[in-house]
Amino acid sequence: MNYQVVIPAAGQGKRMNAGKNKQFIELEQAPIIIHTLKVFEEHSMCEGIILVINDQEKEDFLKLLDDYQITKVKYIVSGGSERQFSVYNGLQAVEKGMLVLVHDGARPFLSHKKIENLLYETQKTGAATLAVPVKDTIKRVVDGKVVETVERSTLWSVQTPQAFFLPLVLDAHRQAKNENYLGTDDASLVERIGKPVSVVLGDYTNIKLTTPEDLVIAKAILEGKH
Ligand SMILES: Nc1ccn([C@@H]2O[C@H](COP(=O)(O)OP(=O)(O)OP(=O)(O)O)[C@@H](O)[C@H]2O)c(=O)n1
Ligand SMILES: C[C@](O)(CO)[C@H](O)COP(=O)(O)O
Repeated sequence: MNYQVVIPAAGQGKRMNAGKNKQFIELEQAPIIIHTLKVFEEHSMCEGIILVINDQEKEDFLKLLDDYQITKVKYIVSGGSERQFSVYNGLQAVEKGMLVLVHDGARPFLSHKKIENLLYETQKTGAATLAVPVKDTIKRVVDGKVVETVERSTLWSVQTPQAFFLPLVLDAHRQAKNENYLGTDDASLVERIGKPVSVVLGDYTNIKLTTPEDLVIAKAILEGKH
């Protein structure tokens, strides 16, 4: 089943502390966003990419698309002040009738196999996300004191891509917007309108590059691929 993908890349990368949007940090001679875009450029089932960016970085992104011969970007859309608003803007550009994936620009190590597993599950339920079981013990902490050790067997760490039937995710985003609800992922917006979201096993290497130490891990992941 073919799909289009919305890639939010309009953040500021504050936690990365690189003095610029982390999408432009180079890993093995290519910026992070190029590694991410190439996953979809090289996936035959991907019919088009909607790239969501900060307007003031448009020239930089256009140059990268040209330099690295990324041809599948159909639309470049302006981002919003929060990830959710950036995704909402991107969803408006997806072609009607398409299955849509939402994937962080800052998650460059996604495999084609995992995309295909996700697509397969989404056809059954209308919404699915990649995720991995948490490995650590998780505690709820308030004012420096443990208030609860959370039962781990049902806890999963959620990744992107998340995949949806387009009308479902549009509806979920519209309702969240109308009710001023802000979630940290798109699946949670679908959950809150009472629709099921399936979970598909992701890879522990499908990390989001968030803080500086993630770059060390990223280099190790890339070395492991050679
Ligand atoms: N207003 C925003 C915020 C985030 N993102 C994108 O959403 C993805 C996941 O967000 P995150 O890792 O939090 O990135 P940043 O917002 O850039 O990081 P920070 O919160 O540290 O500033 C990234 O690809 C980021 O560019 C976006 O498109 N628009
Ligand atoms: C969507 C996400 O990647 C799922 O893990 C994540 O929640 C986005 O990151 P943020 O730091 O919450 O913006």
